[in-house]
Amino acid sequence: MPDTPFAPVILGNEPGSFPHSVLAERHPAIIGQVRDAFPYGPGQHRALDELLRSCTEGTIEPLPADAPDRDRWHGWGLAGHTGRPWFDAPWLWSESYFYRRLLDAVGWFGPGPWQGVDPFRPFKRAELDAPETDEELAALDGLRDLPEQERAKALLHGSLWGNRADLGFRLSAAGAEAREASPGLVADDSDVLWSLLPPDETGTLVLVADNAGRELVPDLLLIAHLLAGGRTARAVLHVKPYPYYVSDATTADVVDALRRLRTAGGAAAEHARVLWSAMADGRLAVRAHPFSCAPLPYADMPDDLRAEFAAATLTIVKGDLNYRRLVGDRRWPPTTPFRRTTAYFPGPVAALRTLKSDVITGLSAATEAALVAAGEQSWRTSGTHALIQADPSGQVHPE
Ligand SMILES: O=P(O)(O)OC[C@@]1(O)O[C@H](CO)[C@@H](O)[C@@H]1O
Repeated sequence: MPDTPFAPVILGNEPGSFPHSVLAERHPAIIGQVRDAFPYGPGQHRALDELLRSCTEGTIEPLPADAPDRDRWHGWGLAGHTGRPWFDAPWLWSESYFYRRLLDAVGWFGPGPWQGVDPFRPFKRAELDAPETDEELAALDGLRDLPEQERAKALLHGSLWGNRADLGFRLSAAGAEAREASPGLVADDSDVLWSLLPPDETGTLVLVADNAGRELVPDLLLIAHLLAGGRTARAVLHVKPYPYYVSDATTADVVDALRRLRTAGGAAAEHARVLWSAMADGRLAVRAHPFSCAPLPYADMPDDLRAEFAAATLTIVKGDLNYRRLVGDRRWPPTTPFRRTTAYFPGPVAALRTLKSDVITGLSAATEAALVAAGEQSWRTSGTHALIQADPSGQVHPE
């Protein structure tokens, strides 16, 4: 990353730290949940046992010789990490590789009858079918009579706070959903964000999605509103090419969410109609780029993705993991300007994120001091705080 003073990359090897707990506790818990959710055969159970052993007390092992994405993972640094304990690699790298190996263990990549069976689907479906989703969709009817600006703000905040609905997060943060959200945002550049989406019926919005279910639904509602109101002419929704971080959205999850909206009736169904016809005529497209599951920051994105972001009027990046990848998974001093960490990004970019890991940039000194005084360090990881940050320039910023 150009001209940034060095903030150390986050590793998972500090006992007591949040990243360490994810590797040592969350990943084994996820293996247990997936194992319980499916009637897997002996081969899959053996592979899950082996993954559990490897990720807790073993070392990073190579991909099978016939893995379809072996070369890609080599390009992403696999050879350099092979043989090292999972805890000593960059945390982002170890986590991403864990999900890749979990899919191997359950037969996702095939060949065989389990090819393409999403091990997280039951959890994602349960959330989409939950009564809370009905309530959230019914509440949409109440927005109809609001002035456009207020409706837009409500939908933006719906998409933002939808990011609390993260299934991996809930496995290790008991009661996270029930805890009160902080009323204020730790950073709020929403004026800049709206200025990048004028209602002139031009431009392309890219939304880099995070979780399926109760995050993806409000993301889709926001997109529908922006398309219908002419704040963008086109939208591109980036999802994951394979199941990842438990609840991350894939194309199948987009289909489930759209069908859920369509059958909900009321304003939700009206939004579904907008989205459905925008998909049909190409104003809304879904992309599943391989780099969306890469264990690397966006600063290392390939040229085709760079060109896509460069051509967008605005890219909105959702969620905690995407934030880590956007600014770099580093121990930034919290007052490091957001725009300094995104200077490499090829177009205007905004982040909508609830805080669920240690990385943070762009706080004022007063905000940081107040957070530390009020909540020790838990504000960073508890999901009770959120931010809207924007960098409108898409250019390298002079210091
Ligand atoms: O990206 P999301 O869904 O908002 O959050 C992902 C997350 O739950 O997973 C990572 C730890 O495994 C952290 O980045 C964060 O806690």
